[in-house]
Amino acid sequence: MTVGYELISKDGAARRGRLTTAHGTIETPAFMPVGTAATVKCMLPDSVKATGAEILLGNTYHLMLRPGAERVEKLGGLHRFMNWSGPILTDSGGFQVMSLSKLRKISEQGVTFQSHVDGKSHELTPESSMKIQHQLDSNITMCFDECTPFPVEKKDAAESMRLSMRWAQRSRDAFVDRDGYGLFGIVQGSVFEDLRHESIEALTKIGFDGYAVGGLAVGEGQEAMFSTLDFTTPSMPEDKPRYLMGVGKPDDLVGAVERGIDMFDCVLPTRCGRTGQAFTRRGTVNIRNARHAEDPRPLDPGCACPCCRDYSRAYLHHLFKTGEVLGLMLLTWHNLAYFQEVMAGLRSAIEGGRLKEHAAAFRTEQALGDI
Ligand SMILES: Nc1ccc2nc(N)nc(O)c2c1
Ligand SMILES: [Zn+2]
Repeated sequence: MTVGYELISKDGAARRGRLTTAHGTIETPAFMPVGTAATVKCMLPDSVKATGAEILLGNTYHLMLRPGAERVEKLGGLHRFMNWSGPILTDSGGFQVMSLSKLRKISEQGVTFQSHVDGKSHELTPESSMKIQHQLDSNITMCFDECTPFPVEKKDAAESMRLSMRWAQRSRDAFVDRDGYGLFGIVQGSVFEDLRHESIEALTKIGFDGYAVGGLAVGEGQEAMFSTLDFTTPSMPEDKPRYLMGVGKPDDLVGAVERGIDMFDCVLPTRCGRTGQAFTRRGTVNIRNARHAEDPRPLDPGCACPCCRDYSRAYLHHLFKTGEVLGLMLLTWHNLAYFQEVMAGLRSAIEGGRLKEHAAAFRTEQALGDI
């Protein structure tokens, strides 16, 4: 069996499941911390594990540029290289090429681009992306696709989606099947219902171990994202995991789980942890704000992470005002722990058939705002 998915229980459109890979299982709904350059920034792997995360995300684009997929392979693969023994999912590179590199050229063959690091030119195709993700020893490989930009004319969205579907077939053909390793297709079609359905049909005909919703979290806003999910997830295979790429804030996670999404990845908890923005059950807190300068209380008294357990807001404020690295570490740890707590709450609410009440209570508490 490649990557196995077990649907344990449902609550409306929401699902409680379990993914099994060669490097361990993942309880879903799940949030994947982003480990772009083979590290979850500011965190030791054991600390990431302590937050409750079971699976990490890596990036083909960054790792092919530095240190190179061949080198990671020679050193035993990404798990060994970064000392993460759990499952790893890697994105296929197309999205990052478009958002990071210079002088990109897209053709039927693939994309050519100049590295944002040293300006050297590179090519990514469905075949080379599959090879790189194999060299990294990724448990879940993502198809090579084009993330359709937003806003977009419908005819351009159709053209972009159809290119991604042809690349999905080539990705499937080039993927090396191994027990405990899987390949996920990526649904495109922007915010257009018929295009999303055409994409799902094309991907299910090819057959994948999971299906991602791509082309969202690209500036469309939460309302358009949720309405797109409303007509997309119900048509996705019920017996395979659904992964919403690049999402999101805590309330995005809750709303998307209510709409049938099982997996997420987002840079927010780690990136905001480094800029002093904390996510808490009562909304966000900017620890650099002067109001925290003498506040002896923890960031979130309801949180059991080391940041909230052992340090005051005043101390965190001091660390950020002085640019001390410990501040970045503590707030990153807290944010990741909070995101995992949101997911654990959703998993148990679905199991208990009380997701509606749980989501309502979540939103009420978020709206209270920090005191
Ligand atoms: N918002 C996002 C984030 C990552 C993505 N990665 C791929 N491969 N495709 C997309 O459409 C993405 C969208
Ligand atoms: Zn905390």
